[in-house]
Amino acid sequence: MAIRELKVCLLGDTGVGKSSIVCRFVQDHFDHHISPTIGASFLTKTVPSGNELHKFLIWDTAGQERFHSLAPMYYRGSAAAVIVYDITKLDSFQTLKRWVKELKEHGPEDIVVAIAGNKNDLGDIREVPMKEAKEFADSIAAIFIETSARNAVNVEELFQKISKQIPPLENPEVESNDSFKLTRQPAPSYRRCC
Ligand SMILES: Nc1nc2c(ncn2[C@@H]2O[C@H](COP(=O)(O)OP(=O)(O)OP(=O)(O)O)[C@@H](O)[C@H]2O)c(=O)[nH]1
Repeated sequence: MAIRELKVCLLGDTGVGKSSIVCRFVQDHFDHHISPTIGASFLTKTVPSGNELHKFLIWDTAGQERFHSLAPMYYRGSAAAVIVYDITKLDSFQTLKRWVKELKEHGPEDIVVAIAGNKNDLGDIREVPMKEAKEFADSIAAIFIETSARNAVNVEELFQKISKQIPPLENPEVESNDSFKLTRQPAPSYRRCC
């Protein structure tokens, strides 16, 4: 079975749960006291997708404003971007819209964009209506899903949806050369979680 390496970056405001989503996906673990990402962290996970194996090379970026200038390093060359907001924080949805704009202007042309409304276990204090977020995602032809890293809701599904959106390989040998390039990423400035 052909293995494809797919670079995926997570973007979004600080504290929305990017690292927690990655930890849940890669290690099926949730840490209530997870510390903020400094720079970015890198993890991988391989999942079956049709006749292929998709090896996700996941770059979890820091949401803190002072790290925003580093983001292009992580979304450049990405097959997909997961932009995360916190359903209980309206501000995080505005930040998401800014990331969408930035990706549109400076991101790879064919990047798959997935919008994840995280912390859906906190629906009783929701500030972002699901309908509004879904309509926004539809308007930019993005994947939309609400997740809970805490309760392991829809995290696998998020990455499955991304997998499905990646067109199957026509020439696996060409891809394996590309994959080599994709693995040669700059070292993260800090690695944490999982
Ligand atoms: N209730 C709930 N809390 C969550 C969920 N996901 C993350 N959290 C909590 O939200 C806080 C921030 O989570 P992180 O995963 O560090 O968020 P982040 O987006 O990576 O933050 P930065 O690294 O600063 O960009 C932590 O206290 C997590 O435990 C969730 O699905 N539900």
